[in-house]
Formats: sequence, structure tokens, C-alpha cells
Amino acid sequence: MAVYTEVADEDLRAFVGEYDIGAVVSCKGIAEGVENSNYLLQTDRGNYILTLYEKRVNPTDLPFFIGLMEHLARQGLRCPTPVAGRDGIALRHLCDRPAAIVSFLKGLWPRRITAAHCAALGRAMADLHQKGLSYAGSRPNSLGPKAWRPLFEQEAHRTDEVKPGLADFLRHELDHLERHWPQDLPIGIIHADLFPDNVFFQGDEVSGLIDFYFACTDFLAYDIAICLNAWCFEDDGSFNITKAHLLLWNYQQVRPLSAAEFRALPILARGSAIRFLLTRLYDWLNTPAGAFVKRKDPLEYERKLRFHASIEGAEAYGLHHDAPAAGKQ
Ligand SMILES: Nc1ncnc2c1ncn2[C@@H]1O[C@H](COP(=O)(O)OP(=O)(O)OP(=O)(O)O)[C@@H](O)[C@H]1O
Ligand SMILES: N[C@@H](CCO)C(=O)O
Repeated sequence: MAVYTEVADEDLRAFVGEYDIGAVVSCKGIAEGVENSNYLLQTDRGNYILTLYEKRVNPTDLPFFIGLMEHLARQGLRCPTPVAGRDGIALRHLCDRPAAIVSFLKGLWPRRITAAHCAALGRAMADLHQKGLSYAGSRPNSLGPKAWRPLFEQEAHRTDEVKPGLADFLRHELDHLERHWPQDLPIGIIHADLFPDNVFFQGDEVSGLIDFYFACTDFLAYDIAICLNAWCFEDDGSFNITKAHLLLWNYQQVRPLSAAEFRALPILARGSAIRFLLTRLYDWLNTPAGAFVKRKDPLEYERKLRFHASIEGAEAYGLHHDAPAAGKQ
């Protein structure tokens, strides 16, 4: 469970006393998540999330993340809103760690993904991209193409322990991605980890996006590629073209893709697949089997990568670029 830091009652009371959010009623650790310590904080005025940022988040990036959530919330996007203390400061310290309180969002993330979820996700992601354009901050993608080969080389000697032949496959893929990675697609703020566990729904509607701690400045279409991987494959590994079609079609109702972005989707999807394959591979090889954090399967992303490498073009995602932009689906 993701509570790395236990907060003593007196520390919590003193910390919450710096805000104008009422008195602490309860504070319970949240088991989900792996990066940070998260608590559901209840005061006599409402519910909040208290996050203590642990070692995988670079403290110098925190002002960018907090500022982004403040900006998006001001624009009307449903995302955690950082709560400032009485002195106007949202990013504070608790138990020797950077810490923040954010608003609690209603809804649940979907355990079983439907086509309707993918449709709603498409609109919500495009809305995020539009609203992020006016954010003044920027942050390079620390897990972008330049990071992939060094990440792979670190573990290359052990990669075939996970699957014989995997190291050679990844080397060839990296060569291909380095040669063909697009150069001049529209750029903006992307979420970069928009997996189902970071999207809350009430019914079929998106009620909130959370976990902005990989957000960065990159190709907007790369976020779509991440979602094609995270939302449009079934448990048996098959690609669900209906889900992909609805995701893309609905995205385009809010933010139409350029022809170049549309054509680039397969290579972006290959890149996104290798990014998650490599971070999962690293965690797989470096997390002791008995650790309390559940390791995610890197080979799931090898299968996804092979799918994107096998298709002829972006039409395989269920949409032609000249598809009519109007009408309801
Ligand atoms: N603003 C929020 N409102 C309601 N619940 C939240 C909020 N933020 C986080 N949570 C709850 O806490 C859980 C963990 O949050 P999160 O995904 O941000 O954890 P993490 O450890 O930072 O990230 P990761 O998913 O990368 O491991 C979520 O699944 C959700 O249940
Ligand atoms: N979403 C990532 C985990 C880190 O956020 C994955 O599934 O590999």
C-alpha cells in the first residue's frame, strides 16, 4: 500500500492548523498508488487528499505540478485543486517531506473498461489539452525518447531473464524509434500517465482526472497514443478497434487532429509502449518479489508494441483522417 510515511497525530493537527479547512476528524492511509503517500483527510468542513511526496518525485518539479493543477482547476477542468494555507502557499512540508492538500474528487476509476468510457475519455483528454495551452509552465518529458535507451542499457544484461530474445527485440525497436520519431507535431501540456486508475467516472461521464505527477510538455498526440495502449486492449491482448474509434472520434470533437498527427499515431503508440515496457521492466528487475508494491507486467507492453509495429497505418485505429467531424456517435 502506498503509505510510506506515517504522520503522528500532533504533526497532522499542527499542519492542518496552517490551513483554513476546519479541524481534523480522521485521516486514513490510501492503499492504492505506488509513488507517494496519500491520505484521505476528513475535517469538520469536508474531505481532502493529503499527499506526502516521496523519493520518486523530483522536488524541483513540484511547483510545475501544483501550478498546473491550480491552472486547470481555474479553467474549469475537474482535477484536484491544491488548497493554499492561510499564507497563500499550497506546497508545504510535513514529516520532512514536501506535502500538499488537494480537493477530494467524487467518482471511481473503472475496473472494467467499456466503449462508453473510451468515448468520454477522448473528450476529457482533448479538454485537458486545450486548457493546458494557456499554462505558462513547462517541463521536459523526463521519460521521453532520449531517456529510453539509457533506461534499457541499465538493465540490458538482465532483460532476457524476463523473456529470451527480449533484449534484441528492444534494441531493434529503439533503433527504429530513434530513426522515425516525429519532429514537429503540435506541443502542449500532456498528462503522460492517463491510465484508467487516473480517470474517475460517475456513470459514463468523466468526473475527474488525477495524478498529474508525470505531466510534461510534449506532443499532444503522444498522450492519445498512451491512451490507445492503456484503454483499447482487452485482457486477452486483442486490440478493440471500437474503443479506439470512439476515443479518437470524441477527442476530435473537441480538438481536431492535423493530418500529420493522425499519421504519426502508430509510431507514437510504439514509443509509448516501449516507455511503459521499459519502466515496468526496470521495476520488475529491481523490486523484490515479496515487496508490498505490486509489479506490473512488462510483457503486456511487448504485445502492444508488436501490434502497433504490425499495422499499416493509423486507419487500423478505426478512423480515417477525413472522417466527418460533426454528428453524434
Ligand atoms: N483528488 C483525489 N480525490 C479522490 N481520491 C483521490 C484523489 N487523489 C488520489 N486519490 C486516491 O488515491 C489513490 C492514489 O492516488 P495516485 O494515483 O495519485 O497515487 P500515486 O502513488 O501518486 O500515483 P501512481 O498511480 O502513479 O502510483 C487513487 O487511486 C485514489 O483512490
Ligand atoms: N501507469 C504506469 C504506472 C506508473 O504510473 C504503468 O501502468 O506502468
